[in-house]
Amino acid sequence: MVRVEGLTMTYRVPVRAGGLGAALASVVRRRYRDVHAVREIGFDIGPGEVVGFIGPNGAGKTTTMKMLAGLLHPTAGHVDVLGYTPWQRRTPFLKQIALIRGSQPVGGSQELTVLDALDYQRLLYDVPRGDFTVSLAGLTDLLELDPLLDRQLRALSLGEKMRVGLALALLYRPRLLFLDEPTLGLDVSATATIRRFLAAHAEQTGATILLTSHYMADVQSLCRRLMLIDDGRIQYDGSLHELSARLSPFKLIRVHAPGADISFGDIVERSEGTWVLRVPREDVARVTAHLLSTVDVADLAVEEPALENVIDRVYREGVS
Ligand SMILES: Nc1ncnc2c1ncn2[C@@H]1O[C@H](COP(=O)(O)OP(=O)(O)OP(=O)(O)O)[C@@H](O)[C@H]1O
Repeated sequence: MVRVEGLTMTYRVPVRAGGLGAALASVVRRRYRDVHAVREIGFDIGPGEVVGFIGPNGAGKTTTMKMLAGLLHPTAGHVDVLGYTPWQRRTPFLKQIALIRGSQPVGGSQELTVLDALDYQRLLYDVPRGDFTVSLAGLTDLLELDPLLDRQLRALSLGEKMRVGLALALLYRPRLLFLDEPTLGLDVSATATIRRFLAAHAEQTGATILLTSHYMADVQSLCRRLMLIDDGRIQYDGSLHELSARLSPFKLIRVHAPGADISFGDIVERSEGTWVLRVPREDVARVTAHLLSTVDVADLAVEEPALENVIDRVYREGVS
């Protein structure tokens, strides 16, 4: 579906020194500096894969997405998306992909009503009327669009805009979705709605998805594969589970045992009959068995450390 080799993007940005003299001098002789946003990255994405693309601010995620979606011409490298070179922007390519950005979920005239915008999208993407009716009914149902259809785009809240943005993008049934921070700025319930919708969509349609998000819960709930980019380079490409096991060799055992007194192991949390023990992965079975045989346990759960903590460590220290 997607094949990327040696993809590189270097922005050339004008350098301006402060002060009037320097400003005047820069009119005559402009100076530039290079910003290496993406440096020779390569990866493949197969049909039906849902891949989380994460990295700290300024790592090169949006730049990569824009190149894959055909909005930016790279400085160097090869990209094949569905058999097309994205930046040639051929119509059959554009009809099979969608780029949805949380920072700007709905483009175009904000004066249109939601229904008019959907109808305009139908014309733009040449969606047959029968398909349009079926897709619209499905999307209206799943994204709870009914109360929004006659509202103007400019009057929608951010969460409503995102729901409409998804409907606009999915109306023509693209096979490949680029989702750039789809839950950006949304409240807890709007975030949950979008996550649920995306998970169901991926499962029902087998769509291929590349998703960026700073919310690890988005990535955790939707993606099995994770690509980590930092300073324009791919630092990790593999399963979420493997990354977390590699970087955090511990698990947490949460024990609820009212009336007991647990005083062994590495206790990281303790409150009213509940203890959380940090245990090396290879010792989990042994410690669990020991707890169950020596303490009157009411409840016990083995948990992975929070992904946020694992990722924070990667951003600070890299993947070793
Ligand atoms: N149009 C542009 N002109 C010059 N530099 C740019 C431009 N767009 C992005 N950059 C720079 O390229 C680098 C990568 O930016 P990019 O937006 O791809 O990062 P990102 O990983 O999406 O970050 P964030 O998580 O903050 O959205 C940054 O240093 C950014 O300042």
